Amino acid sequence: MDKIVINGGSRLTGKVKISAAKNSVLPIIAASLLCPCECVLDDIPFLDDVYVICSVLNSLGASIKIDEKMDQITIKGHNINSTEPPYDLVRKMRASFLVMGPILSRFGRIKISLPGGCNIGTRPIDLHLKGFAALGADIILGHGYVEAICKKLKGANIYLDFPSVGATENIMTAAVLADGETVIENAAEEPEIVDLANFLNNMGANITGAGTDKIKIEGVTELKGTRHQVIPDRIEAGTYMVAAAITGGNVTVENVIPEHVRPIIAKLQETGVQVYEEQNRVRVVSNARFKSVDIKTMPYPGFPTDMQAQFMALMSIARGTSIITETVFENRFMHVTELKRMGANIKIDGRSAVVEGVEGLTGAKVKATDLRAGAALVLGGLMAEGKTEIYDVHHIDRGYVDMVGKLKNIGADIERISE
Ligand SMILES: CC(=O)N[C@H]1[C@@H](OP(=O)(O)OP(=O)(O)OC[C@H]2O[C@@H](n3ccc(=O)[nH]c3=O)[C@H](O)[C@@H]2O)O[C@H](CO)[C@@H](O)[C@@H]1O
Ligand SMILES: C=C(OP(=O)(O)O)C(=O)O
Repeated sequence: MDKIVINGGSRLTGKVKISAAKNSVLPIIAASLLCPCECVLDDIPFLDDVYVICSVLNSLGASIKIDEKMDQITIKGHNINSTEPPYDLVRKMRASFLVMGPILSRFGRIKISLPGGCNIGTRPIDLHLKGFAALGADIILGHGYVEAICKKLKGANIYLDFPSVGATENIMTAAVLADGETVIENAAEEPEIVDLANFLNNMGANITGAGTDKIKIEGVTELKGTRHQVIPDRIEAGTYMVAAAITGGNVTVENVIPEHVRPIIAKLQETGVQVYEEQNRVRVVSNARFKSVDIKTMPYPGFPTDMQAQFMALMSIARGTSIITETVFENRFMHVTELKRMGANIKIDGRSAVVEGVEGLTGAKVKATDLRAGAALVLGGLMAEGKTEIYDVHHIDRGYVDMVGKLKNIGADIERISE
């Protein structure tokens, strides 16, 4: 088991390059199952989750070539011989469920274990299943599995009760090979949805409206292979922007699409931190004196839930009181207990956390309970007085490429230690 050890107090300066987006690459790898031809994906972030989704595809018979030197993955779905992804892989990662749309639409059936809840909430899949049912699939639930069967999916109008990212992606990938037109209303508008739609359109799909709340998919009879470069990870970028802010640093975050991090830029500016936007990068300059702001997580283009924990670390040492409201996941405050160990003053009141800024945090032994909770503890450790030891860092490996190396390069006193 590895741990991360940080001696806090270093001011971060320099440049950090952002990797491609986890939340884009996972659905895109899953969507490669839609055709028998070769799909080449460039600039792959080699995260634990990426290896898991590749193993899922592999278990179904897809051929996967991973080239870590070239940051490239080549997928060929010509030999698919199973429509039942194994339980042991699916339970490792919720995003495994994203193979459901492609497999169902191409092979007319899939049996997959229910993904279940995780540390941040119960995370049901009812919206995914309603979508598949509207497209004409029979859904059978039992013994912890969901089975979907259809002859040929048929286009339909689907209204999502909530703009779920995963449901929008799964319905989109199911609908591209369906007969006729599908319209998804109240669709998720996240940049990762647009990236997936661009990938699918390059394969020959006919999707319009991605990035708005109404997506139209005109079914096509077949798709072809393609080559695709995944968009930069806006959450990784936001995390390094907060790292610069919290340490009173001056950091240029490179390989960013500024429009994708606009809600993060706006909130940082509201705290008094300076943020300069350039074409593909964002510079964050902070004098470590910032004021509290209130935050409410919302679907894109609102403030991202995946940045809530990191902002809570920042607000822990801001001047004043901040109210942080989590509207997307019902249980995404696991980091509060750990930040409190470091001296933060936070009270949870239902779906809100009231954060009274303190003068500073103090190093402590803490554990990452989920991916972004782990990132928040790293951020806390960067500014805390003394030594912070973070355990259960496998959560962090799900979503950050070489976080320790990248932070070290911009001046952090941080090590990863194998125990
Ligand atoms: C791999 C990936 O891209 N993960 C992201 C994706 O997760 P994911 O796609 O799982 O998130 P969703 O947008 O689906 O979930 C948002 C909310 O909708 C609820 N819901 C969802 C589906 C459903 O069928 N029924 C239902 O009630 C969820 O429980 C949650 O409360 O979007 C989240 C919200 O931006 C991000 O935090 C995750 O990082
Ligand atoms: C919640 C997250 O991811 P996932 O949906 O893969 O659990 C995240 O990236 O913060």
